[in-house]
Amino acid sequence: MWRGGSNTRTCKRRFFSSPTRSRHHRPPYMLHSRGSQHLKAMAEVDHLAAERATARFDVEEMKVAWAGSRHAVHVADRMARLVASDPVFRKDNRTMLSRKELFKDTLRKAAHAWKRIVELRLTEEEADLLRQYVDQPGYVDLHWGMFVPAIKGQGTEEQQHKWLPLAYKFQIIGCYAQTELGHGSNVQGLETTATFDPKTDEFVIHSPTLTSSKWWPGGLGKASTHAVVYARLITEGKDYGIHGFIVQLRSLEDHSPLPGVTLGDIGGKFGSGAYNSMDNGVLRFDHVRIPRDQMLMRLSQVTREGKYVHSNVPKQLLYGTMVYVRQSIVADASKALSRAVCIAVRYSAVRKQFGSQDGGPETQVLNYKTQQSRLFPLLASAYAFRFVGDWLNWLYTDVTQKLEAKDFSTLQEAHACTAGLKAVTTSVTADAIEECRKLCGGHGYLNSSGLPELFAVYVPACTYEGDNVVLLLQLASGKQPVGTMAYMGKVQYLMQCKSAVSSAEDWLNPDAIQEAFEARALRMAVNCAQNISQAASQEEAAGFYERSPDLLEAAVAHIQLIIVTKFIEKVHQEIPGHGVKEQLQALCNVYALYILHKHLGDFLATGCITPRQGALANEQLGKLYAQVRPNAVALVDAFNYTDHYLGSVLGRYDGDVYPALYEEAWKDPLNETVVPEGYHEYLRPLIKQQQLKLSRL
Ligand SMILES: CCCCCCCCCCCCC/C=C/C(=O)SCCNC(=O)CCNC(=O)[C@H](O)C(C)(C)COP(=O)(O)OP(=O)(O)OC[C@H]1O[C@@H](n2cnc3c(N)ncnc32)[C@H](O)[C@@H]1OP(=O)(O)O
Ligand SMILES: Cc1cc2nc3c(=O)[nH]c(=O)nc-3n(C[C@H](O)[C@H](O)[C@H](O)COP(=O)(O)OP(=O)(O)OC[C@H]3O[C@@H](n4cnc5c(N)ncnc54)[C@H](O)[C@@H]3O)c2cc1C
Repeated sequence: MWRGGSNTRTCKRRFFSSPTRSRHHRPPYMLHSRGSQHLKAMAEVDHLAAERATARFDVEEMKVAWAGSRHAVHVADRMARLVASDPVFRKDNRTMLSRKELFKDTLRKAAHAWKRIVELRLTEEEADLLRQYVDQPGYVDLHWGMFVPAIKGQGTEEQQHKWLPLAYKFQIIGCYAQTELGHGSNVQGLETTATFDPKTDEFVIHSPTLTSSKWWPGGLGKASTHAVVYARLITEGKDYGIHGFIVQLRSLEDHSPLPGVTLGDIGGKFGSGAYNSMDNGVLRFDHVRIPRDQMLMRLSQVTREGKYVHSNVPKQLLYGTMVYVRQSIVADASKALSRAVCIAVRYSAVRKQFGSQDGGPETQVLNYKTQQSRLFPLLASAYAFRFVGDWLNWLYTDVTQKLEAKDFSTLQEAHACTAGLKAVTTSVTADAIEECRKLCGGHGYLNSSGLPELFAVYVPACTYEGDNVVLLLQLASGKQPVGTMAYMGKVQYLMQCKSAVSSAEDWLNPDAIQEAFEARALRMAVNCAQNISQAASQEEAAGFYERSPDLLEAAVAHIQLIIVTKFIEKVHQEIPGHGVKEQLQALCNVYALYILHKHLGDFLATGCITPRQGALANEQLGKLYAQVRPNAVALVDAFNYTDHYLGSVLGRYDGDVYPALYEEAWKDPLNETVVPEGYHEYLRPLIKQQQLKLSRL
């Protein structure tokens, strides 16, 4: 896998064997080391035991609260351990693999995962979890996550009967080909055409321009045999807009592209390892013919004669797959954020800097108030996103059931909530992973900390499934106050209410928090509406355009209100386990008061609270951090992540960070040889030249 130079000596993880260094130059740690045996012995010590002993709640019960049920803890635990104990799923070397090696490794893992799923007869729930713990983006994510849901959501029963069994058994591999080189956000602007030919009862799929090339679909580049392709439907000379079509791309015999199909990978992406395991692809069609029955016909149909028939359902149901994926992305946000926070909390408890008195131990960096004020809001956000994700999943299931019964009343609410929550949770998580890297100091920048790869793999979530700004603007279309908008019905009260908070403790009252968040969101929305009508006396669209930055902020305020509300509702439920409810209450307050503190300008500008009340909120926040401190390590233990899934030497469960960091360094391909490749070509001549010059002086 890694190349050694022809004129260099190979060194198998040998410590400081450079011929240019004498034993006396070795750092003190090495002088006392007894090599890897010594490292292993040290690894049995739990460096975080003292932290775990200070927890004031039942961690096992918190695991249940986090996972949703005892059954969920049990299944997740089993699947995580199954993956962690299987050498094929090893991932500690992946940032050092070339793109080709990484892609092949992804194919190998996906095939092995499927083999295990079949051998062990895993349920759908177990199989999903197993794939999650394999933790390597690949074509299977799109096959199961978008191709299958698109056929389920937009295919007729007949189409589902034909295609789903093939997909379920991997007899075909599918992807979701919507985005093009020229258009992603503006779905109605896509250019690929599907023109019906009544002579042959076929659609002709064509890419008329360079910008109509499909560009980005995951799994398309190298793995997929089929795609759901979104194209403009043209029949009887009329353009009926975007519709979905199942198109075969590659031979099922030898995987070569079918006639008229040009396709490949779009190239390397941000970061080492990370999303480069995915074959995001480019695809062009040159008059490719498919049978008429490969148009997904649940929402609209084209008859044998070429008549276009639209069923009596909202045309936005075409976007249903995106709504489904957006809600699952919110759940993913809590996973990614909790991973980063788990690493940063554990490491902050291990890491010590300054503060030693009389030669005693230095201070754990977790004890610094600044560290706490940066880290604990992220810990609270991980829990907040977890619970709002559960609620969103419930909302999505509810809407889906209503749609089955032809009740479309909650469709708009589901669209707004999934779009807004996807935007806010992914943006916060992406920033938070980077903050966790900084919270881990220099070591956070090492690949072995797990944070650079987590960041690189996560940031595209701000863009895929809808750019976050574009999605937030979807919230601002001013709908009837239903569901999560219901507070807007209290407009008269909320426009003038004054917060009754008069002490820091008053901010622990959920009603005080709820009222302040509702008033802020409503007043920002009303201000926007007024400004829009003032900005454009003739055209609302012009005012909307002019005021869109304010609309974004109002949309964020509305989404933050939803997150706070759902957290408060969660804490009001019966939650078993010693101290669990109290901890969740504290985290809920941390989340809400942190948002209040961070967006204090909004709360003050809209007159929801006074500067004094803002200061009291901050005072209470400081007290809450002190309350969280002794529980911090146990609160991240409750995520129940294996060391394999975390993939971080800094976030190890046992906290034995330094030997692990030290050992990890020697695995780098650069350390395979003592004298580096290139020494004879570039270093030696340089040094010799200088020596020659000096000797001439
Ligand atoms: C821990 C580590 C994790 C690692 C994880 C690794 C694995 C992860 C795998 C993830 C894989 C990701 C794969 C990514 C896939 C993709 O990105 S697929 C492509 C996604 N593309 C988009 O999201 C495009 C975004 N654009 C849109 O959604 C729409 O074009 C738009 C912005 C919503 C605009 O729609 P449009 O029809 O042009 O017009 P409008 O006029 O704005 O809307 C018309 C009305 O329709 C309503 N509406 C819009 N969308 C929906 C919807 N989805 N559902 C219901 N209703 C909708 C809209 O509100 C308007 O309503 P009215 O105002 O009442 O008319
Ligand atoms: C890793 C990854 C995986 C992907 N996987 C798939 C896949 O499997 N299948 C698929 O079909 N697609 C996929 N995509 C494509 C993805 O869905 C699009 O990139 C995404 O929807 C954003 O669209 P865009 O690229 O056209 O961005 P653009 O719309 O061009 O965005 C560029 C900038 O313009 C701004 N902007 C755009 N419109 C507006 C507006 N109306 N108002 C204000 N600002 C605006 C945006 O905020 C952004 O700042 C993937 C993308 C990535 C990065």
